[in-house]
Amino acid sequence: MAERSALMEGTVVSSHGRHSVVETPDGERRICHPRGKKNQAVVGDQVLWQAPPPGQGEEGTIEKIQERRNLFYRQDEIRTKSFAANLDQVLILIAAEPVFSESQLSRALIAAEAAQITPIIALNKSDLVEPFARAWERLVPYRHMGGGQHYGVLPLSLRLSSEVDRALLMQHLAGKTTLVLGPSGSGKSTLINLLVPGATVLTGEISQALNSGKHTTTSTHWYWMDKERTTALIDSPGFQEFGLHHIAPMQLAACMPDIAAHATDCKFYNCTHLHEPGCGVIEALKRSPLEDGISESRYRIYGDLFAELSHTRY
Ligand SMILES: Nc1nc2c(ncn2[C@@H]2O[C@H](COP(=O)(O)OP(=O)(O)OP(=O)(O)O)[C@@H](O)[C@H]2O)c(=O)[nH]1
Ligand SMILES: [Zn+2]
Repeated sequence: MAERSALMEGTVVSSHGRHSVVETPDGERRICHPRGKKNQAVVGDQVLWQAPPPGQGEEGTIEKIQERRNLFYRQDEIRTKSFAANLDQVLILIAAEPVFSESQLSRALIAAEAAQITPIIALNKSDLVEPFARAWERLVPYRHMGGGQHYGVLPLSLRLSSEVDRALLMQHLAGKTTLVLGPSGSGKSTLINLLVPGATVLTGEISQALNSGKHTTTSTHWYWMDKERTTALIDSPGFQEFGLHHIAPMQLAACMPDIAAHATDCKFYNCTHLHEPGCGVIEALKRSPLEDGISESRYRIYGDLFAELSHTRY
């Protein structure tokens, strides 16, 4: 019987359906399969893995997934999609064009709050002056949330002021592990390639090696931004249809800082903030987000989500 080799530590740096790529503490990358049938490891997971017995190829097995500090995921009625684990931050990249969906932005922010991961919003394409001004205006509630302390909103022009933007982004990313999300066309590939030169070429090669070339765009990848391996970016698709079915309707207000700030002023402790008399949230709708109020659009998103999460609970 072949002797089992020792368990080794590693970090999951990409996942391709049945395969994962695991990076060892000294930076070596190995393709691994899960021990069981289902691959439950996600990018960012700390795992214990085992090399194959001599003569049985190169591919290791993942034996254990260590306890996670957090898990960023979305959940629709049928499926759960995990983006990544053990994150410091989520960077949500939107752009002046195409016009972003505020509901989608809010959903991603709520998922981050629910997982206790710090979100950062970046608005790209500041060179498109008028569309940018409109988008910047739409972001007023986000820029001023919590007296401007809650969410940073970074203006970017990735294609034109790349060096300036790189320096600005580095102030926020250095030393951390950040998941980058964004709708199609916002400039996510431009951002990743700016911060990790050659990233997409590398991704293509790995995917090809794993014979999953055609799925290149559906997998999640971890990139190091520095030789010392202290700053990491995770690129993940799937910003669309951001289901929040893992969040209970009564938990929603706590995940929306502008609403949460007034939810303690309500007459009823179990106020839904939808129709109750003496509701602090409804009262705050009278004031603008610049004066610690709640914007109509944010309140509408809250109401829509509350209904959506209430209808489908079983
Ligand atoms: N005007 C302007 N265009 C930009 C800027 N940054 C990126 N773009 C353009 O926006 C388009 C989309 O950029 P990508 O980086 O491919 O966007 P993506 O988010 O990866 O999009 P998908 O590949 O569809 O997911 C490209 O044509 C870029 O050249 C910018 O700062 N200003
Ligand atoms: Zn209320």
